Amino acid sequence: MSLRTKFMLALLLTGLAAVAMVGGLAYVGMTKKVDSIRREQAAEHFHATVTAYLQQYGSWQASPGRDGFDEYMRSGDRPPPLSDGAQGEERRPPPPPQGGEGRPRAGEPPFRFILADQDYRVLLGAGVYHPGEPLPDAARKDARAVTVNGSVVAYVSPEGVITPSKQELQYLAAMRDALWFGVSAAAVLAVALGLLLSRSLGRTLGCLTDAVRAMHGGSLLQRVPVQGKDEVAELAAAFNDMSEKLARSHKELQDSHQTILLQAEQMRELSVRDALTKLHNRRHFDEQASTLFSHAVRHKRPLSVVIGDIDYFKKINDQFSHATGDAVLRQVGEILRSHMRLSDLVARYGGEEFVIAFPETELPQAAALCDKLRGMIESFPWHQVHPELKVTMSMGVYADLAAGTAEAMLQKADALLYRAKETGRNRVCFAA
Ligand SMILES: Nc1nc2c(ncn2[C@@H]2O[C@H](COP(=O)(O)OP(=O)(O)OP(=O)(O)O)[C@@H](O)[C@H]2O)c(=O)[nH]1
Repeated sequence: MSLRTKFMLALLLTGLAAVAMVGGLAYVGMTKKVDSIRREQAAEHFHATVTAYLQQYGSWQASPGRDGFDEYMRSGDRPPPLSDGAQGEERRPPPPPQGGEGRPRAGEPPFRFILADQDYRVLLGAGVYHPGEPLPDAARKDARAVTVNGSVVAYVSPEGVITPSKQELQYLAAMRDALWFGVSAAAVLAVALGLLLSRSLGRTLGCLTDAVRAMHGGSLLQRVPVQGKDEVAELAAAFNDMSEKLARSHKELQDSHQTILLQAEQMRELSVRDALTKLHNRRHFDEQASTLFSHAVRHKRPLSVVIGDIDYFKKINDQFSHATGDAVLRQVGEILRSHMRLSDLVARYGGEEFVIAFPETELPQAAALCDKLRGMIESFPWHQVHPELKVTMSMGVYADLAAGTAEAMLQKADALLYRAKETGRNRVCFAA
């Protein structure tokens, strides 16, 4: 059940309960009060009726009896209430028990109280006592004497039965209708208020729920409308603040994570690069050459490895300066790098030594490529670096996987390089 429905139900139930309680209490209280007034008036009227009745007949024994009295009570034209002190005054004679237009009326007498004769013997028991039995002492206490010509001829007790009149019943029905109208009006008012209040409350809470779901989905920066100054508005403002802080710190975290990744990548790159020539270094070459060798053996594919060494490099250093030697190393590295395929592997192996691995390359192609590289190094306009500078390179190329390892192939290439140096330098020696 949604919060809005709960809220409306709570208002509805509270409204109904309040109206039912107030209306019910008022109804019960009023009914009791009306009942007590009616009872008082009825008792007074009964006393007056009995007095008038007995005045007419002198005594209860002289009267036509109970039926006569009941008929007398039922008649609409009753004497005005009489007090004990009114005895002896001239009274309007009560109407006869029967006769007269429209009388007697049908049905029960309007009230029936306990009536006893002057000796407290019950005449009318009102459903409590039997006629003829003595009235108990407790009942005698409240009994009121009926006097005729100065003598007590009967006693009337306020205990009895009252039959509500048609008019009284109409009053009670009108009260019940008013109570039901109040309950219905309260229900309509509660629903209307519930709708009104829950709409504004539900809107903010709905926005908050959507925003939290969105945050859960990854969108940390959320804003919900802040309306009014109540606790819900405070909650919405606090949520906006929290979402903003969370999004900001998440961004900072992401940025620093990115920086760390970048730095790690730079460090990794630095660790596999030669600082002077920017070619890969020996460690990286050894790792990668080993992988290339395994791949070539597994797939029975050709692989050629090369070692190149700048001729008389010590002399270059000595004759032209160490800086010139560095410039030569950088330029040779650039010539080698710019003529490699992406799949080839070239590195500065140390000092003035460079190594190359050509995957998917047979010896003749590798030897031809090396000779081309050697020619390029030789023909580079070194005089632009220094007028008298000349640079050449000797190379050894080896392509037999039977050597067993990449390292062993490199040793074979190194032997061929030695041969190239021995046989005059600026040349490429190779062997299958
Ligand atoms: N400028 C410079 N010189 C270096 C660097 N690394 C090594 N060298 C020098 O390179 C020289 C290599 O000399 P050798 O091993 O005698 O070889 P070579 O003089 O080239 O003689 P051959 O190889 O027989 O032709 C040494 O003098 C090293 O100091 C470097 O990074 N920069």
